Amino acid sequence: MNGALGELGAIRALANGKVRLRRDGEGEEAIVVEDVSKRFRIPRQKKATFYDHLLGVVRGGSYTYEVFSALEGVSFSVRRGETFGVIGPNGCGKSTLLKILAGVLYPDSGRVRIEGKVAPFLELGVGFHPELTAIENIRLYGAIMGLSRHQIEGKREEILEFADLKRFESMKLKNFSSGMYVKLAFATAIEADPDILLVDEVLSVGDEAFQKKCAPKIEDIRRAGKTIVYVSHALGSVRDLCERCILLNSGRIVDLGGADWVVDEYYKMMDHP
Ligand SMILES: Nc1ncnc2c1ncn2[C@@H]1O[C@H](COP(=O)(O)OP(=O)(O)OP(=O)(O)O)[C@@H](O)[C@H]1O
Repeated sequence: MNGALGELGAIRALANGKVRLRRDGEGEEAIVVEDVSKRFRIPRQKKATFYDHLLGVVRGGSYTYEVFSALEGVSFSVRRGETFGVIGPNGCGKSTLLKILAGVLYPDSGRVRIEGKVAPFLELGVGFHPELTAIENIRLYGAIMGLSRHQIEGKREEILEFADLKRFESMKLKNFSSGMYVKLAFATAIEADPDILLVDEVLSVGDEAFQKKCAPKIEDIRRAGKTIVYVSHALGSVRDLCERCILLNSGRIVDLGGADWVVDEYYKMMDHP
């Protein structure tokens, strides 16, 4: 177990609780991303109308696609309990990466290993359904996250209160404004007691009062030793919250390191594109 301690020393350390045995599925790393690439196919021709579209098919499928590489050879790992930032200019692949971590998108190549329960909190509100009411969505999300019916009912009021949506608990999600939607999604995600929280830029959609409530909540989650992957253009909050981060540009990692340093490198990149 530990060469330097010797066998007896190692057993003593274990007995004294100074070292912990590693159980299956329990490692230093919560997330390991290895050489991940993701490509999208973008149609070359624009079909203005359905008729144009049909004509294209009848004439022998004039369909050609351009392959666009959204992520290329991306590798990094996030330690258990770490708050890890993902920054970079618009369209550099941040959300695509988060969707891959959430299991919403699959990479074309490479591997992703996640250890723990992931609560995605993305722009799409993964795990939410527009035809269901707020309460039904809370139950659905809770069930997806493996909470019992009893646990979900216990958290229901807290979620609605934090999101300030008690009055709208029986309204279908499709009638929610985007801000209301984000509030419900965030409140539900954090109450689902995740090991890993994926936070995309979406928080900025909530009003100022809600954003003020969210920042300390994220800090609480961080202090509780949870792993957070935080995608943001708000570089000040990335510096404050994250220990390390990656800078993406055109789908590739250009810098990986301490958050302060990587944010500085991003500023330099913006000054000299
Ligand atoms: N489903 C898709 N089909 C085709 N292209 C896509 C798809 N999803 C994303 N892309 C493209 O992949 C690239 C990366 O998009 P992504 O949303 O990951 O960027 P981002 O870094 O999150 O951008 P932003 O900061 O603007 O939110 C973009 O050029 C985008 O147009």
